[in-house]
Amino acid sequence: MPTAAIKICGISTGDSLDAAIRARADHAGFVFFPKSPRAVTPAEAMALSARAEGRIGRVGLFVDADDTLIGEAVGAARLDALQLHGSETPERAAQLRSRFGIPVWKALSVASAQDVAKAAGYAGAVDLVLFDAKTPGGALPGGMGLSFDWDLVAHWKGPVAWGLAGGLAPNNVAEAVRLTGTPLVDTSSGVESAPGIKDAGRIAAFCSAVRSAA
Ligand SMILES: O=C(O)c1ccccc1N[C@@H]1O[C@H](COP(=O)(O)O)[C@@H](O)[C@H]1O
Repeated sequence: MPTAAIKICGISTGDSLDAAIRARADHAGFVFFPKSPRAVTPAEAMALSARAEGRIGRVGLFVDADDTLIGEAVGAARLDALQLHGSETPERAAQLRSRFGIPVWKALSVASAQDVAKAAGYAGAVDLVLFDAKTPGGALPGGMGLSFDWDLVAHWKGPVAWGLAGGLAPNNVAEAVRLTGTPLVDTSSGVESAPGIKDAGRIAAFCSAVRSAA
């Protein structure tokens, strides 16, 4: 089984970015959602982006954001991809992909097989769907350390590339990779010591665990 690509999301400091690079993660996620404890502004992301250049991919996470914020972030942080983590439709995702000319990832909240089936509606509109756990309404739509029943996406063969998120941590990610065969894993709170505080040791352990599953 090839090694799953790794995204460490919620990078908001140079130290955590360096830790992700040292651990050979493939993507760093910058959260442009003000309610998140990991939120960064486009200006803050600009400095991180310069440090990331050529060393790790830069993914901007947005929740039902408008074009102004996305445009500022893409320009300032020279994003390599957009991750849409709200209720964006296939039409909205396709519009953003065409407008900004970079790959678009769409997170889908999963609690049932019906939720997984919605991924097909994004074929042709996005470059990747990210299956994540459903979170309780009112709180954050992600980044809460909640997982879902991985059997729902085990060896998923859909019309679009995919990845797995939700409650992944050093102690469970190898099992998640083996059980689902996911080509990509994404984590945020699972590599933190407190909400918004990344832990270099946990980032390294997470990346080692992913590789051990290959
Ligand atoms: O990380 C956040 O703060 C966040 C805020 C709003 C939407 C999504 C967010 N993070 C993404 O959520 C999933 C799961 O996170 P976790 O590993 O369970 O903490 C992941 O894709 C993050 O990128």
